[in-house]
Amino acid sequence: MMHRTAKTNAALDIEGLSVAAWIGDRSYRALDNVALSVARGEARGLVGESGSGKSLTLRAVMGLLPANLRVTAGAIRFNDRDLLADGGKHLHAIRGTGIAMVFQEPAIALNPVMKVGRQIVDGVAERRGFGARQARELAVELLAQVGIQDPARWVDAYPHQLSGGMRQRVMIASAIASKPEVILCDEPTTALDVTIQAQILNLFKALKTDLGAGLLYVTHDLGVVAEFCDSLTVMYAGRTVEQSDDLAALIAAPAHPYTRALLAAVPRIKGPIRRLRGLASSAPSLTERDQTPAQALIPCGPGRQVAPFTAEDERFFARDEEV
Ligand SMILES: Nc1ncnc2c1ncn2[C@@H]1O[C@H](COP(=O)(O)OP(=O)(O)OP(=O)(O)O)[C@@H](O)[C@H]1O
Repeated sequence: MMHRTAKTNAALDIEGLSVAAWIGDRSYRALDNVALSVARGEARGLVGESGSGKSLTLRAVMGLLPANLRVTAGAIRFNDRDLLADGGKHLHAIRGTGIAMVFQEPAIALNPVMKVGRQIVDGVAERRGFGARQARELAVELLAQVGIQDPARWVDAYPHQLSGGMRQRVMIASAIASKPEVILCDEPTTALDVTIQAQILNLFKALKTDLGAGLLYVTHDLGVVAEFCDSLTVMYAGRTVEQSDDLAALIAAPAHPYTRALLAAVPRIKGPIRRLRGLASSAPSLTERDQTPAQALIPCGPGRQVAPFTAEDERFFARDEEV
């Protein structure tokens, strides 16, 4: 079997990443042989049903796995340096500076008792040796950059004084403060109403162009993917089952039966929603999955890979339950 080769221009490259989770004395594989890359200036969508491992993949990159989860195999390279190789020392150095993360719930991720301006520039001002005035000026500048009107007024506010959309902008300001090369976004617009979602998405588009950052963008919304992403990785049951550097090519001709089921669910409302629910409940149990050997992705075109699948998988994903 051919193995996937790392993209040469990738800023972030994840190869064969497996994560085990412990619940009591039982363990299972929560991520299984995950592989994906993000280049500078690329927006890669990361999709898959709930529980497929999207957030864990991002958390593993940031070294923020819950205490009962551990990386058991694989490499996470940032600019060709393995972040797992030195016990996390290099990761510690580049977390927030080289790679930053924007979480789904800014209300939880922000510190409620710290003024937003200070939160945005805390680390970066210290690294650059800024005094209080310079730090405040930088915070105001960053707030303006993420589209907060009258930033000098908001720099001294606390998170609870801001709307949900403003809080998400503050999170983004904090993520871009040190001009990271890669930004990991975990459903950053899910908690917001539709008009604010569109504004935040436009902000991400501008960041991609202006900063030249690579974005790994987790979403459930295939409309967002179609509008914003250049490339796409599809996860199912802890694995990357299909991906392409060319979003249009993948959408035009999905190779894996799960990707086909996912895309088929978009234009039709009846049926597929039920079907996707059915998939979640009848998917192989984690213990069963743990016994299956990890299988590498197979190249199936330029910049494109798919996981091997069987006729049984094909039948499983093709079921069309009546509503
Ligand atoms: N703290 C934990 N302890 C044990 N298992 C966990 C823990 N967190 C996640 N998992 C396991 O990892 C799997 C993947 O979780 P993850 O949060 O990455 O899914 P996701 O694709 O981001 O889902 P969603 O779209 O709902 O956010 C879960 O199904 C669960 O089995």
